[in-house]
Amino acid sequence: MNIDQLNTDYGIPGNLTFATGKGGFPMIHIDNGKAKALISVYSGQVLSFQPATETTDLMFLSEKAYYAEGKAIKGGIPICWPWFGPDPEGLNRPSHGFVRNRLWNVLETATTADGATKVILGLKDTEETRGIWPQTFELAIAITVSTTLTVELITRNLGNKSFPLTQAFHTYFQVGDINRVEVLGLENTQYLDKVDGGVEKTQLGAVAIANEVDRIYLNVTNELVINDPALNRRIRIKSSGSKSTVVWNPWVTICANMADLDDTDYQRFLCVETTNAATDIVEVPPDGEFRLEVIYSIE
Ligand SMILES: O=P(O)(O)OC[C@H]1O[C@@H](O)[C@H](O)[C@@H](O)[C@@H]1O
Repeated sequence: MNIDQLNTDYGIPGNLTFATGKGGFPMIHIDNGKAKALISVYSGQVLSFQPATETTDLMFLSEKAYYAEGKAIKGGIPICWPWFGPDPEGLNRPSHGFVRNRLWNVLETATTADGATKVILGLKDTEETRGIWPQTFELAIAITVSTTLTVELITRNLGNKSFPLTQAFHTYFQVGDINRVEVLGLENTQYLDKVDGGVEKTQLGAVAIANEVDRIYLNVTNELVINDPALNRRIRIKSSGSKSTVVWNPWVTICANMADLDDTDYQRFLCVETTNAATDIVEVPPDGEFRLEVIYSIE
């Protein structure tokens, strides 16, 4: 992708510019007075979002993240699609699908009536993607940067048969001190405990993190709040199109074994993922579309 051409076609003077970032990937820099954001065109991924009123980024982005073709970038909002977690058909295809590690296309940029900046990136099936997943599709991500951050993932089925879909906004939230963080809104909700062989359990009280946590919460209907006393902020998560939520923190050992995380990084992030996962499977009909949306605000 030619950066000058991207700026000519899609740049918004004073608000949005394209520049070559790490790994040679095209990056979108937004600074519109309401917030600053960094979006990678590779992987269709928000890497950074900070409202003008805040002193700390909403996102955690690993210092050791890979910026290389075929690898996922650790941090921000990776997109898991068209499956969440391991290959649902056991064919050894990559975990979390195949769109978080490929270059997307820039489809549109705009300033909205209320001064927000909107970016739409997209992917279509190719011979290569049909070799991995035999569906004809259009995928778009619409990212709206304002005092809040809105991300919408739109799946269109262009084929003549319905297909099942699981997916996630695999968001890495920056937190001040993992030991003091709690997630509110999941009280009395059933979850599958992946750290305990997938056993179904009931959440009692707020979610606190004191060891490895890898859970799929089911039938989630509430807005969620991450209460982070160390950073003196509350992050509100409002979603639509999702009935499940994943809460993940690798804790000491898994973190130390991940080459793209620093050994102590588990203390500085929590993934609270807006998903269609486990039994929350979406069927996308032929000629149909499905929208998964999330809005993040900081209080
Ligand atoms: O390192 P990755 O591939 O981004 O995945 C990280 C984690 O992603 C979470 O969503 C899963 O629930 C975990 O099981 C997984 O380990």
